[in-house]
Amino acid sequence: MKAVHFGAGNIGRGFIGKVLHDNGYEITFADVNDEIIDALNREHKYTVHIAEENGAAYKISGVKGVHTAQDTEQLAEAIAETDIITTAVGVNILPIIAKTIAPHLEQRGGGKPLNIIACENAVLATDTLKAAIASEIGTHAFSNIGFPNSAVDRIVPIQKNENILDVKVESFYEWVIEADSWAGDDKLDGVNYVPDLMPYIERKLFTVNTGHAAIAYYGKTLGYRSVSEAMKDDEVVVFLRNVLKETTLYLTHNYDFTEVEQSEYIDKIIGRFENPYLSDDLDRVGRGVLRKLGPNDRIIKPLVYLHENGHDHDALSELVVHALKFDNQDDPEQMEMNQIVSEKGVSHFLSTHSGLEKGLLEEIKAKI
Ligand SMILES: NC(=O)c1ccc[n+]([C@@H]2O[C@H](COP(=O)([O-])OP(=O)(O)OC[C@H]3O[C@@H](n4cnc5c(N)ncnc54)[C@H](O)[C@@H]3O)[C@@H](O)[C@H]2O)c1
Ligand SMILES: O=P(O)(O)OC[C@@H](O)[C@@H](O)[C@H](O)[C@H](O)CO
Repeated sequence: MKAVHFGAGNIGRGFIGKVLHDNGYEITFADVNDEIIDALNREHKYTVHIAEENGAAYKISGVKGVHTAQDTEQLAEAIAETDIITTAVGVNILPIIAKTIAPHLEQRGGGKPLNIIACENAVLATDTLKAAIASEIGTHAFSNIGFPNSAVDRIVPIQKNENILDVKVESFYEWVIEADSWAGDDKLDGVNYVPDLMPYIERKLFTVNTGHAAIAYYGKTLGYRSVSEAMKDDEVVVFLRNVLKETTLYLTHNYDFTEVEQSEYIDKIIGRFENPYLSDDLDRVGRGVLRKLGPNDRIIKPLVYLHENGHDHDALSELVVHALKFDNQDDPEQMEMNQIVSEKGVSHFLSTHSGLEKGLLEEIKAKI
């Protein structure tokens, strides 16, 4: 069995690559990073280290690399033969990946089933990828291709290791895939197939990722650099719990999770954030501030729902204020947001970018 995975970064090598390898796939990693591609083609293997006391180390072999823009023939060949295509590149890059994949899908023809799965932190990211591919080539090449949406959860920080391919990850992982959109019978072990993905992706996004954003945006204002460092401050933990209390309202109102289930889920996640064997930079966790303040993302979507339905949303409003003040000079999205805010003001930014209405805007502005 063969796989093509776009994005040989942290989650690509540290999570998706490992699951595919454990299922017996030979993996072609497609990326734009020459250093990583060269290392993959030199070593054909790497190691995944589990970040815990006496953590295990797993050898991942049978891997190679192709450059998505330069190795067109090798990529065409890999896609022609592949059983699965996965991505972990960042949701904003999906339109670029769609342009890369589309012509090769046309050439591939019908044949054996193929599944294409976007593994990004966004609601229904595979649908986004599918629509972008369709706008390139239409849908005639889609017979026998499954486009299941998915939710992926494993914390993999940015890291520098002696071998650039090796990657340190937390022991926890969860990969949930929409069962009904899967093409063929060869399902993956180690993955949870569900009939309806929405409860899982929103629970993950509005707990793990909203929680992470709360730690990053508030923790940075208090001068912390990493998640585990910020988690030692009770003020951060209290703020985090207040934020997650509010997203719990959203999740228990919209889905079948009980408050007890959600509270257990939160406790487990807080334990993951406290992991002393992982050093996860607040700048990584908060990066992409424009995306994170988008109307369907981890902060604004639950906030707007709670406001519209007359529920507590003070902590999420405060989180917007911290996000507006986040200071990460390396994040181009931060620079863009700062420029819009300085030229046109906060109200303009939050109404045009985040889609906030006057009432909520006034509440947030009163907290700045
Ligand atoms: N790191 C985590 O804890 C984590 C967990 C779950 C989900 N995710 C999601 O996974 C995705 C990737 O995150 P990451 O942490 O691995 O980021 P990363 O920066 O480590 O990896 C992204 C990779 O994509 C590559 N890339 C960029 N443009 C490309 C292109 N046009 N073609 C091919 N490759 C390209 C980059 O070179 C890089 O190697 C994001 O959507 C993120 O939200 C991350
Ligand atoms: O990847 P982002 O930028 O959407 O979010 C940052 C982190 O919250 C995220 O990468 C988590 O580590 C991950 O989603 C855990 O599964």
